[in-house]
Amino acid sequence: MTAAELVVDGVTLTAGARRLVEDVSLTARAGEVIGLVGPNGSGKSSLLRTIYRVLRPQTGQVRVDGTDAWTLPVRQVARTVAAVVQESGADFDLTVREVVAMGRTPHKRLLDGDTPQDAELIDWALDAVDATALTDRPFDQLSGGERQRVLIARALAQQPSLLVLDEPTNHLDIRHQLDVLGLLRRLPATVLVALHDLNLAAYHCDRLCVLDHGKVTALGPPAEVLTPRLLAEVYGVASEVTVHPRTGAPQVTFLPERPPPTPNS
Ligand SMILES: Nc1ncnc2c1ncn2[C@@H]1O[C@H](COP(=O)(O)OP(=O)(O)OP(=O)(O)O)[C@@H](O)[C@H]1O
Repeated sequence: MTAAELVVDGVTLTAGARRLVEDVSLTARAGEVIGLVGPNGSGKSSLLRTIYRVLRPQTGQVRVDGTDAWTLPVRQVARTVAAVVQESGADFDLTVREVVAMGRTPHKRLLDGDTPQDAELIDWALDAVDATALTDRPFDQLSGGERQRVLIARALAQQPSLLVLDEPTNHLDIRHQLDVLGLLRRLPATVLVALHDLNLAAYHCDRLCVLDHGKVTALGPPAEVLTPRLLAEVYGVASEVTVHPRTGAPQVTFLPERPPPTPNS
């Protein structure tokens, strides 16, 4: 498991006459954690889908360590890229351990059983998301947050070089949100993660990419990107941004008033 460089190069994705993602370019250096933020409908999930190969972009390329991900065999991509997504279907008639073990599939041949190393990785992944106690439970009986943690464990067991997550903290209580985001930073993988909570994103990500109407509006370190002006332009909210005295990360406080008009509004 070594981190891969991700290059999204001029990606445009359309559905019918609609542009979901428009000319997006973004490079994630090996080992970097990039937070994808933006309002509802700004194209975050759509962009992620072009990266984990669900929606093929009409133009542009997604390159992982220099190779166009859309030209690689599916199995090879699955050894390199893992995704934790919202619509994972997730009504498996399987135990939690069996779901996490699915993460090992791309690394094995058909009908190969779990090796001791697979078992060790599955145990590690379950422990990493605090799901060891759930091991033998039927997956479809879990709560939303428990399921989410198990799906993250499945992605971890895959040992990806690139990990793509769409709102992974959805359903999670605050402790598990902090644990999961802290874990992402420590993985030997490059991470692209869509998040709505700007303060969590600011603290846990090396850089933030702001999408608005399918386009990149800002890309850079959280302290450069999260300004009251940008938040007014993109989200239409008033805010104050300070540097947290303990963490050193930018901290956004949303204000009740309407934002002042911006030049484009
Ligand atoms: N298959 C599709 N056909 C037509 N429009 C689509 C399709 N998929 C998504 N869209 C539209 O594309 C836009 C971007 O959707 P997307 O799910 O990528 O946004 P998002 O930033 O992930 O939003 P959210 O924060 O609400 O999850 C939305 O306006 C959505 O309605």
